[in-house]
Amino acid sequence: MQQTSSLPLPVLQLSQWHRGGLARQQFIQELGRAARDYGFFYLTEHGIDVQTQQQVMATTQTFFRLPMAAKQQVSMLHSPHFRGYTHVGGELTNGLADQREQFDLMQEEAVITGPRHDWQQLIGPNQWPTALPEMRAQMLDWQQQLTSISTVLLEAFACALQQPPSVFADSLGAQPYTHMKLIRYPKRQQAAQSQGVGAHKDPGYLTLVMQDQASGLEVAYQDSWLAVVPLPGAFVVNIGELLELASDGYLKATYHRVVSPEHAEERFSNAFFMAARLDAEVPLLELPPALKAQAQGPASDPANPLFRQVGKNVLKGRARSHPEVAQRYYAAL
Ligand SMILES: O=C(O)CCC(=O)C(=O)O
Ligand SMILES: [Fe+2]
Repeated sequence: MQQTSSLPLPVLQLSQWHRGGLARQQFIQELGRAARDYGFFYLTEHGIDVQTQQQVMATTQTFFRLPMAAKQQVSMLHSPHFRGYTHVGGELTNGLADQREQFDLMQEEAVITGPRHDWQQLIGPNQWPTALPEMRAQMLDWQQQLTSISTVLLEAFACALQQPPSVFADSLGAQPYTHMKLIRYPKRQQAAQSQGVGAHKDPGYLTLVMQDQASGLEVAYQDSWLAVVPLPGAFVVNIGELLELASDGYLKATYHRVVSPEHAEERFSNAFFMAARLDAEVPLLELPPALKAQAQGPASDPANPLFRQVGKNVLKGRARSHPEVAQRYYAAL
């Protein structure tokens, strides 16, 4: 694929949805178009203030600047629930090591004991670094805020697909599974090591990314990679596999990647993946004829099967990205 960077992605203002009436109708239309044309867009006027965003970014940076021993104290290798720290090169995409370090967290929950499905082992507590006592409350609050925005966005997606606004509500339930990832991409050392994260689709319904000022995120568009130029204050939103499944391929989970920073010293980002209840089945929406005619079924890639059962789909993604963790706790699979 060729690199191109000239095409700006659409910018949508969530305030339009909240305003209701004609503004809401316009938002739904723009969302429908952005989702179909790119599967990626910027979201502004989303209700989270710049100060909160900056604080979360600052904590992200502080975390990665901790001594390696403090980060290894919360290594994901200690967690059957795929939570915690992964060092540079410790994660694979398309079988290749990603040049990024990261910290993963989900809902704070109690472990399920007794007989259980494999994917129920995803449920459990997070790990928190003792060196940063304020991190837990801050990140869990951020998680709540992004869950709310994502829930609203899913209502808007439902409208764009000409469904009742609450069509996803049952699959979300009171506490949908969400996954947050704090990420640091170190500067590229050599051309051969430019895979910050390799080309992939995200496994949830949708993803919200807050990026800093260093570029690197790219989205597959026609036959090119389109640079997602940083837009201060905005979230980058993209469609995941569950929306592709629900819409029978009318919406596509968009391939994207991050190339390691070439000029900046490093790049930080914060990704939030909105899934559904782990025990839910993704609904198959009854699209109106005009949309249905353009739905060609979800992609069938033998290397990446999509599962309607949410827990199964999430576990597949986690195991592929973190084989060492999977080997340790899910060897039977
Ligand atoms: O760092 C980013 O901007 C995006 C990361 C990403 O695509 C992912 O972790 O799934
Ligand atoms: Fe992604």
